[in-house]
Amino acid sequence: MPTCVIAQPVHPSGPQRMRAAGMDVIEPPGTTLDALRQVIARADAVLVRDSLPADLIDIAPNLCVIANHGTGTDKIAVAHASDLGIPVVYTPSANVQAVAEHALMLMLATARQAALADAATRKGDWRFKYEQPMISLCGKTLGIVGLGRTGRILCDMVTQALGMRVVAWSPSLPADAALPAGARRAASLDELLADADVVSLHRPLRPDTRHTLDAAALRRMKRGAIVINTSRGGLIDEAALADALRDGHLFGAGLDVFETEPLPAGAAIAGLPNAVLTPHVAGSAQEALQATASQCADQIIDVLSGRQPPHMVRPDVWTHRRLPRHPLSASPLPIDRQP
Ligand SMILES: O=C(O)C(=O)COP(=O)(O)O
Repeated sequence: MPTCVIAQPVHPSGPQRMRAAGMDVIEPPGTTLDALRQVIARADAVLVRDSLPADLIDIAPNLCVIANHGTGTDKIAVAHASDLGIPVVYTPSANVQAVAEHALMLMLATARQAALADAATRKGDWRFKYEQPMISLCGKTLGIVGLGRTGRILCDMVTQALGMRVVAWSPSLPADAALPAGARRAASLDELLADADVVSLHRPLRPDTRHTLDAAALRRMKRGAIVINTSRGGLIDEAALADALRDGHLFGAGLDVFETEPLPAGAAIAGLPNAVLTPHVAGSAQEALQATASQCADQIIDVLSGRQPPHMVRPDVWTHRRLPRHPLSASPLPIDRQP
């Protein structure tokens, strides 16, 4: 019977689907790499929400598929896995609606100082009502950096519901690609930063995208602007962001992701009242968690049954993949995946 190790908790739909397909599922007693290290040797498949470095892949001789829970695969040693013939599958659309909703929530929460308002209300401190500035978003310009699935959903939300203008920039967008209604294209990141009242990041973390917002880029933003990040912490120079929030260049920031997660004790950003922080939960709406876990499980089952899964980070690996020690007999596609 093939075994899947689930490195961090996922929606029960994932383990259920794998058990129903005839697999054994192991959930380690903890979410750390050390907990994973103790059991990964037994894995034919692994499902991860956090990192999977090369040395852990090396101690799993039967591993023949890695499922990344979500869109961003930056914490998985994809090149190493690919060299070994281990396909990495991911879920590029399962959580995009939830992430866009979270970005919108952070925009509103930052503009309306929701965390401070909540704390003041609980203390009966009505000075907040008279002393705290707030911002309305209607008529303001949202700069969307990266116009993939999530960026496009967010664009529709803010133009239709809030009456915002949108300026988008994405170096990977073909020059003739259609933009969502209400969006216009910036010729450069600098042009977007100069125009936007709110900047929201929606791009993967790679060496060439690291510190997309570095100290100079943050200073190019309008005074009093807002930064939103639901993608990856490494896209922003967090120390420079903390400086720009502290000295008032920026009005606020809404952040779901950080350069180091969990956020280290004493992190500068955690001491700033104009930052609204959430612990990497943008994709954690129940609906999104269910879709993400199910799509991971289905693709693991695909690989173990000899069927090419729909979302491989490197589809070229399929031709020289490591074959499963315990293949599953190919079952019909689940009803919700039939063409
Ligand atoms: O989709 C992504 O890139 C994510 O970061 C999802 O994170 P999660 O697996 O929901 O903790």
